[in-house]
Amino acid sequence: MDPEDFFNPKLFDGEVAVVTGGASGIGLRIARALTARGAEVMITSRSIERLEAAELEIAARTGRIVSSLPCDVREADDVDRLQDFVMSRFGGASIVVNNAAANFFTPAERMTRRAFDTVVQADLYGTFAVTQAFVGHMIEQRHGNILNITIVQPERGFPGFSHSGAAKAGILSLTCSWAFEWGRHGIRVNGIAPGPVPTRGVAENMLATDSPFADDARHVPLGRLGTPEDITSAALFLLSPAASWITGVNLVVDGGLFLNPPVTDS
Ligand SMILES: CCCCCCC/C=C/C(=O)SCCNC(=O)CCNC(=O)[C@H](O)C(C)(C)COP(=O)(O)OP(=O)(O)OC[C@H]1O[C@@H](n2cnc3c(N)ncnc32)[C@H](O)[C@@H]1OP(=O)(O)O
Ligand SMILES: NC(=O)C1=CN([C@@H]2O[C@H](COP(=O)(O)OP(=O)(O)OC[C@H]3O[C@@H](n4cnc5c(N)ncnc54)[C@H](OP(=O)(O)O)[C@@H]3O)[C@@H](O)[C@H]2O)C=CC1
Repeated sequence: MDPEDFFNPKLFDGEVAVVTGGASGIGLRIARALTARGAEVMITSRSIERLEAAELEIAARTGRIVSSLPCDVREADDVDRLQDFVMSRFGGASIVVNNAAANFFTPAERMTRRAFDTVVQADLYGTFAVTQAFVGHMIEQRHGNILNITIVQPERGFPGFSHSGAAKAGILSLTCSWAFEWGRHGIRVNGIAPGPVPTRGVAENMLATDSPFADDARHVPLGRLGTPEDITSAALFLLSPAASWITGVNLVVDGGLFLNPPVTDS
């Protein structure tokens, strides 16, 4: 049985969800699962081609239509356009999934300022800007759910990927600050920290180089790499009323890998 089948098909009826980076990998699977369970879903990413392909896939799998808009979350004007589009089409969003991210292997001494900026802008600034675009409406409605896709224990660093580690640690801090600030407005803010999930993004941007990470299940106590479905089940739980007294957590979904993380040598 698909783990997602445990979730009621009407679980997200009446909700409007924005999923950044929703055209591929983990974001696409979360967008599809929310659509299948009743939410109106808006997916964004930079590539129109990938967005169109994702729209077709979600329609074929769920029989429902998603909306999409190209949006580079590093660009304030793009985020403003996304906000205008969602406000005029749906009146606001009740769920934001901050999933868009950039990553590539670069030893810190060789990392250019622009490379650092590229990743931090996509991950940390993008999470801040997209959330801020929709949280005002959530506060008015006294209802909202924000889910940030992070990594495991970013505060311990991410050797070879220090830009990504710093950005994800910043996102974890935002998760905690926002959970505290907005809890009284009926808004929950949580994170999910995936273990290794071999998506296109990982293959193209992380394994394609001489990265210290290997696409290797041997270190994982549960004996396999993760799938987008594994992360999606956790997302559906955290976004659902079953998690109504959970806020400010960074839920690790990694098959037990980080109980004893493999040593990386950058
Ligand atoms: C199975 C093992 C898993 C282990 C755990 C995994 C944990 C985390 C995983 C993830 O986050 S996966 C998500 C990965 N997905 C993506 O990265 C998708 C989007 N990424 C991209 O499209 C590119 O990576 C990009 C580089 C961010 C594209 O952005 P943009 O087009 O704006 O960048 P550029 O103009 O090409 O480059 C900007 C800047 O960065 C330098 N740079 C780019 N790539 C590299 C590289 N591979 N190595 C070193 N430096 C790189 C580039 O040179 C530019 O800097 P300057 O040269 O101008 O100074
Ligand atoms: N897969 C893994 O092993 C792990 C993943 N994660 C996290 O999970 C999330 C999803 O990763 P995954 O599915 O593997 O990666 P993918 O690369 O497959 O997906 C990332 C998505 O983000 C979009 N994106 C990238 N940059 C931007 C930008 N500047 N503006 C808007 N959209 C952007 C990409 O689309 P486009 O190129 O069209 O813009 C793409 O759809 C990320 O936050 C990642 O850091 C964390 C730990 C492990």
